[in-house]
Amino acid sequence: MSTSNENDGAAPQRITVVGTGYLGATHAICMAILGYDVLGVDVDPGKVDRLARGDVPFFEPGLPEKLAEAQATGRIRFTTDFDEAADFGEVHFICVGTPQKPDSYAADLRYVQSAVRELASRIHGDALIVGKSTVPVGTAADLAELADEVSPEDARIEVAWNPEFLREGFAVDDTLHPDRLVFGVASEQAEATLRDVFSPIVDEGVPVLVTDIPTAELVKVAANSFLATKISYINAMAEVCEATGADVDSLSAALGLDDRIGSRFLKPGLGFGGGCLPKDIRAFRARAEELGVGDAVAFLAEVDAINIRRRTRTVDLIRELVGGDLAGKRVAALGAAFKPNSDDVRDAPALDVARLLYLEGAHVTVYDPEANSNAHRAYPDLDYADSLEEAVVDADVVALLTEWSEFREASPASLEEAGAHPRMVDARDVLDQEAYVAAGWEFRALGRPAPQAGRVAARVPAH
Ligand SMILES: NC(=O)C1=CN([C@@H]2O[C@H](COP(=O)(O)OP(=O)(O)OC[C@H]3O[C@@H](n4cnc5c(N)ncnc54)[C@H](O)[C@@H]3O)[C@@H](O)[C@H]2O)C=CC1
Ligand SMILES: O=C(O)[C@H]1O[C@H](OP(=O)(O)OP(=O)(O)OC[C@H]2O[C@@H](n3ccc(=O)[nH]c3=O)[C@H](O)[C@@H]2O)[C@H](O)[C@@H](O)[C@@H]1O
Repeated sequence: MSTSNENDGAAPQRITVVGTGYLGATHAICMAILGYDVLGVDVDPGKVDRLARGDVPFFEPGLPEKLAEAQATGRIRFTTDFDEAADFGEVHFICVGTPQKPDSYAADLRYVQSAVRELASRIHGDALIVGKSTVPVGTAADLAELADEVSPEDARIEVAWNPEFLREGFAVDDTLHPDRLVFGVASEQAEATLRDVFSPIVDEGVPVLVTDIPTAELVKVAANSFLATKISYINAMAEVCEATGADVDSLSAALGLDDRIGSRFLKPGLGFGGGCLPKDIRAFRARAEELGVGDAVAFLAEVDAINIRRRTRTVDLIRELVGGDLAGKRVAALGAAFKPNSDDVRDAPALDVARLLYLEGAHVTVYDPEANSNAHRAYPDLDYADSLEEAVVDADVVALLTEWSEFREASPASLEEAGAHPRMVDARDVLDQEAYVAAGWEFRALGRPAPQAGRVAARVPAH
């Protein structure tokens, strides 16, 4: 492995990005912003039409403005046509989904396989296919073989891997100013091409790690597994706190002030969800088992289990607050997205809690500032409100499940005024417990002791 920021040669000018979802649309738009001519390719004509009209089909702060900026330069187009895509790009980025298979923990690789097959079977001359999707180690080698099998005789295709670390909600900034770039390559030429393509970012001083391809594939799943482990670690501590009357927020603050531990990703609460961390730790386990090293990452099963237990614990707290039986009780579920500043409900803990409440007979009204329509598509049986005020009308209990600032900023008085009974479960540990208790609310939070008269309230420094 080498690490340096050297760059030589002229950058390729034309780039295709295959798959224009959260990752691909962001990557395509940012590549155009960096000055490349970009063609975004997707099999979903609805998505392609919307992007072509300048309409980002999901919620991502700042991305619509960047799309408008890119379109104004005439440097970005979108298509469903693979003939055009194969002909257009000198470098082809693969950004299609790698979801969990419906019947196992493994990653479903049919979309990356199809993308490479469609592209490679139409390529003539030299081309570099660069995977950005998150894949099990060994996938790139299989895809290189597939490209070789299906491509015309005059094609010279190389495969490289450039894993992506962006976070939803910060996608543009993370793409243009990443912590690091990882280039998994099998040749100096592929390395030089990637250095050229990313030179505007590399020139800003962003570290580049050049590795072999399996290492690059693994870096990504190892990073997401570490982040998931950190969250489940603090949530495991929350379980212990609940059994002892200790306060996990104070515990987390004290741990996080140790530089060796660090405070980021140590926020206790309802746990992780989304289109990546949950499926990535499961796919990693599945791949490690295939490789005969399942024991090495067996702890990820516990990371997953701790995470899921936060959801049932939240339901327990809500049930307890309404007197032990959820049947017929009205619950205002604040939040559906897997985290604030996203409309993504894939494996969303908030929505899962709403579903579990519904299954126990509760009347659940969900409100999320951005994710209502995605949530409705996923769970049409739940009720959806158009505003926070509408969601809490007559609610027997209010549950804060995604920590949108709108919910953090609402006062206990305003919720009561809107018609809520004064019972709150704060599943994200973000509300001012003392203010709610002072206003006469019954209040429960994950990992924090129930308020008692005379108890010294924990004072946690901001982190
Ligand atoms: N969402 C995120 O923040 C990040 C995602 N990733 C990884 O990126 C990959 C994509 O994730 P998302 O963008 O979230 O998924 P997504 O589901 O939003 O987007 C995937 C897109 O690929 C398209 N697609 C499927 N098959 C295709 C084909 N054969 N040809 C062309 N397009 C095709 C789909 O229509 C869809 O628009 C996954 O491997 C994920 O783990 C990595 C880093 C960040
Ligand atoms: O592979 C991916 O797709 C991406 O997955 C995560 O990004 P993302 O899923 O957008 O969201 P995060 O900010 O990482 O949050 C993930 C989940 O963990 C939860 N979380 C996060 C931090 C924390 O301290 N506690 C906690 O419960 C969030 O509520 C959320 O549900 C990683 O942070 C990205 O680096 C990675 O590129």
